[in-house]
Amino acid sequence: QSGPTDADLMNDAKSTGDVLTYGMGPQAHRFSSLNAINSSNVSKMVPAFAASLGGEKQRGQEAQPIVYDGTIYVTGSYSRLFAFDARTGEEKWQYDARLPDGIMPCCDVVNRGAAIYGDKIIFATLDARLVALNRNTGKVIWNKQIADYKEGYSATAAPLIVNGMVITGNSGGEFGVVGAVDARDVNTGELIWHRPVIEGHMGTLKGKDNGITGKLNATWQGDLWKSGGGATWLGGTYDPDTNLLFFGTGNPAPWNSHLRPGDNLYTASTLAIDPATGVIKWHFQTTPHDGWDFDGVNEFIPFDATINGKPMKLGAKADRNGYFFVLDRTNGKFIGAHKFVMQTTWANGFNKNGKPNVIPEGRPPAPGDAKGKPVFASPSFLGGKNWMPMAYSHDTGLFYIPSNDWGMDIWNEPIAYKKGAAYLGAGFTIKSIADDHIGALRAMDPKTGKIMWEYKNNAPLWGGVLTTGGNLVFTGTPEGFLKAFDAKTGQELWKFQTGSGVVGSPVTWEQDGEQYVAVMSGWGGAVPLWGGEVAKSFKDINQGGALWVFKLPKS
Ligand SMILES: O=C(O)c1cc(C(=O)O)c2c(n1)C(=O)C(=O)c1cc(C(=O)O)[nH]c1-2
Repeated sequence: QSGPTDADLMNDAKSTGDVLTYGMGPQAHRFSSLNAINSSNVSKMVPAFAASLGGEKQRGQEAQPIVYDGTIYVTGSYSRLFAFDARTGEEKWQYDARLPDGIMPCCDVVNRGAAIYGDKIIFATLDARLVALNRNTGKVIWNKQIADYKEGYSATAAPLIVNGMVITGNSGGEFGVVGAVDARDVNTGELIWHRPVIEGHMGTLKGKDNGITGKLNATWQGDLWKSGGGATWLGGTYDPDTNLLFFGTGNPAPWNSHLRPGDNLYTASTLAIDPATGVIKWHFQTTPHDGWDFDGVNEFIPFDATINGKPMKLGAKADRNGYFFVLDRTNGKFIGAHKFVMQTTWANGFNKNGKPNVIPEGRPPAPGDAKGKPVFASPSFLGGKNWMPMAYSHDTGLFYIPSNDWGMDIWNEPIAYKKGAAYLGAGFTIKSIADDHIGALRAMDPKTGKIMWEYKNNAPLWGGVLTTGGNLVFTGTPEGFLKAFDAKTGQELWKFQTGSGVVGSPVTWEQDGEQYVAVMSGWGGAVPLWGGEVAKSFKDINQGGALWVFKLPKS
């Protein structure tokens, strides 16, 4: 059965009539050249339709829609997938994964989107499985286990498809799992390669051993690498230019860093992986010996720019630790790190070798036998930026970062590893640090590290960003709005109240000669669950679950 091919997926950033990949192109620039909706007319934009996900189970709707051949595919909370008619909003079919009672997602029952290929639409479920459905009927074609949910594994990210392989990460960093990247045959779901990301673990290729990750016990002591964390829970990007996959890795386990001396590779890092073999080509660790759950899964976005007169193949990552990293994407060499939040208490910049200038008092101390002494740390563990993807404009050359300014009291506690149980050894309370905002959408010049404009939002920003050839930047707010800003100045140009918090990622495409914008609405994710004092301030935001689609009125 026909449908999107590998070539179509690689061309997604240029094809304006559909949205085939998470990130709107394998490099995940989230940029569309479409300009029918632009900074001079966006104020007139109106809803075309809304479609409800229904059900009693609402919670966070973090999905990015996929749009193909007159259908919009969205995933919903609790591992659901919906196909809606892209012209009328009528539901074509719905698939509900039957989830076992014992699933252990750390941070809400979310899903960030599906992947499309040929006759299939594929998504990951909270019980750490990968399901391929027929995109016309919603019937299951294959269904494979990524990992054992009873050990604390889950899955929330959108799969990435490259060269006929569906490539996934895993979730479970709070349970002492082992982060890994897997490649499967998209037609059968059979495993091709498996790459654990914690040093000491063996990778496989076509069922055979394919080399240990890193060097056993180089940066971990004893057996701690066996439950080292580093979940690859946000999935990855792919760069056709260098033929590399880029995956971020999450926090080391447990959070209490005194229990695992060393850098703990490859946690809190960006990895470049060979898609043919699953071999790691280079790594860059953004938070060595992480003691704050700064994680490091944030998306790594390939881009090209001229630095000091030299044209370079670069990549950028706005890290949870509050720094925006620019690396040479051919070899992982450090180019620069720029602070993009109000405050970083754990480090004061990076040296020219890409190592943080660590502030020792910023690390929560060892606990002894009981609760340790708290320290105030900023950013909070939910990060200067969490999972919500930034966008890169080909017109302005700026990255638009959905960021948050907040801190936390954090302390360490004793903990021992137990399979399938939370493995933190730390406690925390998140707090505001500014009177007028937590969220801040920031326009970052990657060449200079300068913030060209910012938009401040009362609640933490928790949705993805889209930028367009119409000089626009779109993002949602927990207060319920989808908003449009002038990409050059940051001026707010339009907003629409969707009825619940917007924590999805907006997309745009062209259909029947008109430009459309779509976004999911439905408040949830980690903030209401883990946000401490901040969660209390925003406890009145209502839940929801709807796809909203917008366009200009017909003139
Ligand atoms: O370590 C992990 O495995 C893991 C997984 C996830 C997830 O899968 O959603 C999150 C986190 N960590 C995490 O630290 C975090 O702050 C977070 C926020 C969210 C969210 O969707 O709002 N998920 C996750």
